[in-house]
Amino acid sequence: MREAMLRHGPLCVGIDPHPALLDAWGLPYSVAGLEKFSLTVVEAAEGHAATLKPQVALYEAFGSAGMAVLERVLKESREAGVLSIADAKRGDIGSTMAAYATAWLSDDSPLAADSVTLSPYLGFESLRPALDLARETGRGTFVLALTSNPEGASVQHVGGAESVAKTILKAVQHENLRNTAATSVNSVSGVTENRAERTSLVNRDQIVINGKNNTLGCCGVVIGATVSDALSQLQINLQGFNGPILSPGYGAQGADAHAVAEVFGQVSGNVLANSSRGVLRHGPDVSALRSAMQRAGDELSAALYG
Ligand SMILES: O=c1ccn([C@@H]2O[C@H](COP(=O)(O)O)[C@@H](O)[C@H]2O)c(=O)[nH]1
Repeated sequence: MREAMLRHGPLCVGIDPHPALLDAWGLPYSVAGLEKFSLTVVEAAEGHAATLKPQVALYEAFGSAGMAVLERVLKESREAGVLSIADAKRGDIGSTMAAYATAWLSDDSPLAADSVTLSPYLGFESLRPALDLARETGRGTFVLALTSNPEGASVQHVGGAESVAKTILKAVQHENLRNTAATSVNSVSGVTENRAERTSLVNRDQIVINGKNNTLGCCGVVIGATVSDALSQLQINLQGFNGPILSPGYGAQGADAHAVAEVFGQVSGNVLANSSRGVLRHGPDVSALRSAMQRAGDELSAALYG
């Protein structure tokens, strides 16, 4: 991941095939239109973006045929060498969670992605099957902490200085510390399994934050670029946070690159900023899409890395 970010910048391109976008691209709102739209974005992203984030809901809207398109998108992203984040926001009781984990994070699943977004509102530990499987298969997870939508505050800010969001962030930090300890133990006993072989989205990346080398764990979080001063209001200090941060809200939701840098000043090296509609509106021309990705990546790099 770090390598991909160094090469292409901190931009994550969202694949959100909204009806209005398909229409603007001159495509029918059909399975064929969905496929053409999605594969055009994958083609444009090859060599130009660190990650792609297909929005699962927009494929589900087409039923099984839409999910088949998503399978192809994930496969072609892999073949193009672009890491994928399935934005599925899954979360359920542990026994059901195991099935979600198998679907998105197991090696032989047709829907296997490099990582998946998770919703922790059935309790962080209910996510255990996905957290464990991601670690075992060299994949990653992104747990919702402070989402980019204004309604999120009504749940995530509850508790003030000991907010729900802070509890999630602490749990993720703890999870990554625990994984680091487990990896060391496994390495000592020689049980490194296949996970050490994979180039993961988030595993074992050396990253420089404020001049110090830190290892990013495989458990990340979602914090919107639109949260403004919520981190300070909730007395959340991200200094030393040990996971990747997926940050939607840049672009169409109103946050510019400076706003992203302002929110994440302390941990700018951990940030992967997502833009979906902000980039996609430049299609269907592949070179126009690439230029939009380049511009967004450049302005984010300048703001985040200085
Ligand atoms: O807090 C969150 C979590 C996820 N999202 C998703 O990201 C994209 C944003 O799309 P834009 O067009 O760049 O606004 C979309 O798929 C959301 O479901 C988010 O926005 N906020």
